[in-house]
Amino acid sequence: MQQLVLASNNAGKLKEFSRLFAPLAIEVIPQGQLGVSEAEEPHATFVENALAKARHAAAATGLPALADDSGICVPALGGAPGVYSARYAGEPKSDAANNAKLVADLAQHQDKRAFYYAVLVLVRSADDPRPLIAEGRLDGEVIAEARGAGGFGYDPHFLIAGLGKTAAELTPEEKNPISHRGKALAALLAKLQEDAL
Ligand SMILES: O=c1nc[nH]c2c1ncn2[C@H]1C[C@H](O)[C@@H](COP(=O)(O)OP(=O)(O)OP(=O)(O)O)O1
Ligand SMILES: [Mg+2]
Repeated sequence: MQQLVLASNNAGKLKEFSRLFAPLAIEVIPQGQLGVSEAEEPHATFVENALAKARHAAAATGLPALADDSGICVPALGGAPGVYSARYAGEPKSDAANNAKLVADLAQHQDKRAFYYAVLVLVRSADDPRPLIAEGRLDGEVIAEARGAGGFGYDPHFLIAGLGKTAAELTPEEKNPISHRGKALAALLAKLQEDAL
């Protein structure tokens, strides 16, 4: 595999993936660069939404496609925002509004624990009968005060367990190896290598 379309329109994810793929002999092309429209994400599970996004991009381009469906899950909120993380505060999508709603929703809760979760799906073609699927998780807690200028999404309010820093206080070199996305990609690449044997 030499070329891969990245089935995402999220600038933060695209930045992280371009760095993660930099050492590899795979050219990753954001779907926006190929004129692919945004896919619907109607499903109740991360894996179904990731598969829908990957298939959509593969069908539109004829290239293998990689999709990431991810979010922040808060046990005290019954797992919310979960698959609805991107539109938690409604449309149009806004990181600032999502963070404000999450902090407000947690104000009355003692238990601020949260985790990031990502599912990656790679399809070699739109009708690939054996999509490659991998997941990753990063534990932490939600804090009311934003800290840090890096990252994207919920990062300024996501204090990483055992680190005393938010995800927005990490450099990309620090975040990628420990993140839900970085761990999922490492697992996916291991599967891809096995699959090629
Ligand atoms: O490392 C992360 N650091 C901070 N926030 C994060 C992270 N990873 C996911 N998130 C948040 C962003 C968004 O609110 C939701 C993903 O939603 P999700 O539908 O997978 O992505 P999206 O709609 O932004 O772009 P796309 O579907 O085109 O890939 O979780
Ligand atoms: Mg999305």
